Amino acid sequence: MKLKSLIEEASQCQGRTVAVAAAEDEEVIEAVAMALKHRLGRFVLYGDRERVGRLLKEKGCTRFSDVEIVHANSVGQAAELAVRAVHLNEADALMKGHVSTATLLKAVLNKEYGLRAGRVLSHVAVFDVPGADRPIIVTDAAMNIAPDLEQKVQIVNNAVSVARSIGIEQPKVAALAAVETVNPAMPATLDAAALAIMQKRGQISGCLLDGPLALDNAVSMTAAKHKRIESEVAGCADILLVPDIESGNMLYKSLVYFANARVGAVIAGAKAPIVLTSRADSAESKLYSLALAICSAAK
Ligand SMILES: CCCC(=O)SCCNC(=O)CCNC(=O)[C@H](O)C(C)(C)COP(=O)(O)OP(=O)(O)OC[C@H]1O[C@@H](n2cnc3c(N)ncnc32)[C@H](O)[C@@H]1OP(=O)(O)O
Repeated sequence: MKLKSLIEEASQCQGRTVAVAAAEDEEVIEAVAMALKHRLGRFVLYGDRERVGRLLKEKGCTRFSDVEIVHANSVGQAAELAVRAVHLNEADALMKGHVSTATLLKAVLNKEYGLRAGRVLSHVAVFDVPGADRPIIVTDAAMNIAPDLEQKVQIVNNAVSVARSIGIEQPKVAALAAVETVNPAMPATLDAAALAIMQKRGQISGCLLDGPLALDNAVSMTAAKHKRIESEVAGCADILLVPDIESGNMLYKSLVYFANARVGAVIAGAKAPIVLTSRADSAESKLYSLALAICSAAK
């Protein structure tokens, strides 16, 4: 499913509420305005009432009834209130506003009012890459810094459930490394090989997984054939599991800045999906992320 059709799909999911933490941000309100126009759901905006209200007015949102402001005295309080609302099932998804990623994630991980669900939380980004015939999912580019093997299993599980929520029933997962052969000097190749065996032995389900694969032979059939790799995943991967946050973040940003890819992303594995875009992301990208969150919350 292309990201544009995700907006249509999300608009069919009736009655979803999104809690926005520290909504006093022009790009965030722009995305909320677009979401309201597409009737994606109801938005509760936590933040400075005056500033949020002024931005809503500027973006022409005052005619919408599906938007409410809840005043917070500080960014930290806005994050806590928004997270609490999701914790209490008053909202179905959380969106990051003008608050640092670390502040919001710490609230999300809070034991008393946070959104832990006994799983690893991980970032899942869905890209429309110009020239690609399918969405490309990258994980984890933004949350887990250096995941171990067990965390990678859960990162795969989270990405598989997001893939399923957008209609990819049995996604093909490439566990990426710099090379497609096991090299004990490159720990990512060892984890990737272990993950491939785990999938074949049924310890990971709902997907096909192979690795180690280098990026070229994960996504290009020509490159895979050139290397004579016999695999159901090589050349046609849907999900790219990256070894760590640095490689993932650079892949993410390369796709956006060099390849003009469109992206929508969520944190999965929590009680509810979380939209965690960076300030540099466009309002359009934030809209796609909201649509992805609403679709994955609904399933
Ligand atoms: C791609 C575009 C967008 C971006 O570029 S975003 C920018 C890049 N991202 C970041 O800067 C965030 C990177 N991650 C982090 O900073 C940290 O890992 C993060 C998420 C803030 C957590 O840090 P800390 O609060 O220091 O966590 P900690 O390791 O001390 O653990 C505290 C408790 O939380 C738990 N935890 C941490 N990460 C988790 C996860 N992924 N899933 C589930 N639980 C998690 C951890 O187990 C610990 O629990 P407990 O207190 O021992 O029970």
